[in-house]
Amino acid sequence: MTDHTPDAALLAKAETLTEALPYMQRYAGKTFVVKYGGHAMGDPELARDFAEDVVLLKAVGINPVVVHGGGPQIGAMLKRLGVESRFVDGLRVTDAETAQIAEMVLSGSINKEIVGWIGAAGGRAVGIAGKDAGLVVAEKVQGRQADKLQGVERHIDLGFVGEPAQVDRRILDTLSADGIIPVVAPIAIGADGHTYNINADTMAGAIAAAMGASRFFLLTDVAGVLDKDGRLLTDLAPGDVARLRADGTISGGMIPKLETCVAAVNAGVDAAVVLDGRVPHAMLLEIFTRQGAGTLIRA
Ligand SMILES: Nc1ncnc2c1ncn2[C@@H]1O[C@H](COP(=O)(O)OP(=O)(O)O)[C@@H](O)[C@H]1O
Ligand SMILES: CC(=O)N[C@@H](CCC(=O)OP(=O)(O)O)C(=O)O
Repeated sequence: MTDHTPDAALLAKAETLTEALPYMQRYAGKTFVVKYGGHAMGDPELARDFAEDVVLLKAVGINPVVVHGGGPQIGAMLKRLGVESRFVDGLRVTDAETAQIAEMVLSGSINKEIVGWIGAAGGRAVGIAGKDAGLVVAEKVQGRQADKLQGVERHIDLGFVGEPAQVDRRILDTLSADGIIPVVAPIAIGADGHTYNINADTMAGAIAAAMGASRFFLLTDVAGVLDKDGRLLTDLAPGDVARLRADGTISGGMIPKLETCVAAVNAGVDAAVVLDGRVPHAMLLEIFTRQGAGTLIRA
């Protein structure tokens, strides 16, 4: 007689798939914008997992749009070329030479690397920048920094640091409708014709807002937003973020990251999630299983 007792490990696999079913049904046809940070990009294994996740999303009818960073890689190239670089509130002060190097690294090197990983995972990706097809028009960022001695805010010229002033989503819609996964570098032209370096989180948030995305994922190199004792904050409302900034809980790159989450959520994105890009398949686990991961920002 045949033994029909199911093998426990096989059963667990089947359960994982059936657990994913309602999520697949809920999200089919929706747009997910994924910000892939430079810090989450270091490990080739993790990069392959990330590409597989993105391809799987597309295969189950979700439209992923990848927006990538590359801060550490730009930093390494600037160092090799002997160009000094500094950050003000998480934004790289960008002179003309730095803008050129940032574009070379982001659009030339990292963008094509990600396109390659997605291709290797069986997906079809096209790499573009904010410059392409008028996707993003940049506007110069007016930098400000608190002067602790005088207790006032000083104006700081950040150079060619931009923020998205306009987003024309049509190129993303065209690519997505054709089964292609767009991969976007955060470089755009301003109305003044200059090339602007845009913080990748800010770029991704503006694109998530313009796409009316269901989910905006930000993959980085921490478990999520941590409190002062290093504990994970699992849920945040937009109003919490100003407080975390004011009391110094968040600093550096986490400031533009959370500000862009708040802007995206206020603009109609259902939820933003800061996720740990060091965890293999972090995105799949967050989307298709009951256990959430990282920090969810929702109105
Ligand atoms: N409260 C906080 N919780 C977590 N990370 C924080 C916090 N405050 C500052 N950070 C910093 O923010 C970094 C993530 O931002 P960033 O370096 O810009 O990452 P990415 O390159 O992935 O966009 C973390 O590595 C951490 O050093
Ligand atoms: C203006 C500004 O700061 N631009 C960023 C663009 C890349 C980026 O944001 O990369 P991560 O997401 O890996 O940090 C920079 O020059 O580093």
